[in-house]
Amino acid sequence: MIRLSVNINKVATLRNSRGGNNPDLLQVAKDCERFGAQGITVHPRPDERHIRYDDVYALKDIVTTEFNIEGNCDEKKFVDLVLAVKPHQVTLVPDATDQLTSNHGWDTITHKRYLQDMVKCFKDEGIRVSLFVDPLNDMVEAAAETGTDRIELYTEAYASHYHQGIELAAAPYIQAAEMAKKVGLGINAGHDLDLKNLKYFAEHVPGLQEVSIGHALISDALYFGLENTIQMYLQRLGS
Ligand SMILES: CC(=O)[C@@H](O)[C@H](O)COP(=O)(O)O
Ligand SMILES: NCC(=O)COP(=O)(O)O
Repeated sequence: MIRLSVNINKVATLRNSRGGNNPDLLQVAKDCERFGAQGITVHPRPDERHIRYDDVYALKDIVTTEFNIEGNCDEKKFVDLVLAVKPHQVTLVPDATDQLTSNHGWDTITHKRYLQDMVKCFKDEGIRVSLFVDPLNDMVEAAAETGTDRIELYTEAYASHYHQGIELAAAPYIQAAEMAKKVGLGINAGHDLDLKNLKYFAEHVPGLQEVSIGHALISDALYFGLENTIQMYLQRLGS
């Protein structure tokens, strides 16, 4: 089974635009789970423009499925947050502080030593670690040497090339997943996955365990409603 973790950043963005509590982020998280999501993902950023640090503490008390916190471990505040909340999984993403959205994976060769320390810091507390990486064999191989449990394949390139040729767009991901399996890593994926591109990815990337999806899923919910939308994504994943 490939798990669907719903990224609720965009729900927080909408709430923050008016300063109140509409939509109610915690209720949306509960409803995503009630509608079939197998996990909740958040990606707090230093400017707290969407998920706020206090949201993450509040979510800890109500998420009953898998809780995945994404972010940059260069930020002490992020590391402290994760260690305090102890989610099931932390996904380390090498974002700049002012980045609009994530746009690249780790260079696991250059930053291997640093990542080894960070991975250990979270694993020592019983938190599963995933590293956000581009679908490149040498990056996947070096990721394994950091001690991480999983990688998250950055799927923006797949999503943006999908229309030009699905097989070509998926090929690097299939290769990277095969490498991950060879070196003993679990496989997650995310970024710009949507109702159109998800099925092929899920069917062809071997060993895929989890996808985290936010932007497209929340946008689709405007048209189809949250419950229908989650069911549609689960269906693409073969559930
Ligand atoms: C790591 C990743 O690809 C996602 O977490 C993405 O960065 C979502 O964050 P935003 O919702 O801030 O774009
Ligand atoms: N890790 C990817 C994620 O959480 C959601 O990315 P997107 O679907 O908002 O592009």
